[in-house]
Amino acid sequence: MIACTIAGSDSGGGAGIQADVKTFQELGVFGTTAITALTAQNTLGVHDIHAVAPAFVVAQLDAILADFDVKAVKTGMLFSSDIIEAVASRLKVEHLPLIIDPVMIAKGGQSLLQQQAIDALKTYLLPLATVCTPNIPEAEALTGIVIDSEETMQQAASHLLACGVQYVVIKGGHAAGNTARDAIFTQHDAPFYVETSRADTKHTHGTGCTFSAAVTACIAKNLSVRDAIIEAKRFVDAAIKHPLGIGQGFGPTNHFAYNQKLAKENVYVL
Ligand SMILES: Nc1ncnc2c1ncn2[C@@H]1O[C@H](COP(=O)(O)OP(=O)(O)O)[C@@H](O)[C@H]1O
Ligand SMILES: Cc1ncc(COP(=O)(O)OP(=O)(O)O)c(N)n1
Repeated sequence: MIACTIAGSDSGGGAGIQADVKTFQELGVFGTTAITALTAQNTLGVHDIHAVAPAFVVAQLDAILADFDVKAVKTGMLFSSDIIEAVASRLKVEHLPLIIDPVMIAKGGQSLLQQQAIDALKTYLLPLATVCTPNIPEAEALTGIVIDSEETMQQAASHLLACGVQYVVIKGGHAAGNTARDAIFTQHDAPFYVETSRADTKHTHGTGCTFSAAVTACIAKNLSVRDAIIEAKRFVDAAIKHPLGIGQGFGPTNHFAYNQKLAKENVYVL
């Protein structure tokens, strides 16, 4: 099975392309990559960004899609509206399952998506999305809705579904409480939730990338979208609960944990 990630490089190896490829590999999926930007980054923050020319992002995609039988594609850090438009126009002729992690701000606070690119994301890319996985601040930025209740979360999800997204996963990593609960909304079915206990840890660098890459890998392996989301939650939960403890800041998650059978905690589907 082959998947493709279109994302930025994290020199620190915890997020971005590196997290995606590690996750694909651990889930038994061959990873191909179209890099959108280079970041000089470690667990202390993003120190510099060098964007790739949109035509060269497309050249990477052309090379991959001309040769490999790609079963699912994900996007992560896309950085600019020019890259978004170029990626969307290349992907729209492929009709592949597309998982969009609308990466905007790194946990250290640095912007990974130019402000004016949010509209391009909504206009060009979200209509192609099988799954979109915003965290709460990203869902708020995409919709203009402040999420402070179940009702406002439903409103934000409805807004994204109306853009053409088939499954909206609003991740609960940034919410308060003892559980890490992600809410899944679809066009036709009732919402469902995947929930684990919340780890008291600062080693959460790359959680969103890892989760969306795991969804992508599982869809590439032909799991249903629902089962892919549940398995991805299991993968990211193991990676968070058994951190490597490396770096001086917000450390990476442990991509080895899932296959080391460290994933002992339950994922509740509600
Ligand atoms: N402290 C935590 N304990 C357990 N799960 C977490 C924790 N923080 C985040 N998660 C889970 O990690 C996944 C990524 O979520 P989140 O951290 O919100 O994404 P992002 O990196 O995009 O901000 C979600 O499934 C979320 O519930
Ligand atoms: C190159 C690159 N892409 C994405 C991110 C953001 O990763 P994410 O998993 O959303 O969360 P944090 O890493 O910010 O915790 C990134 N930092 N770098």
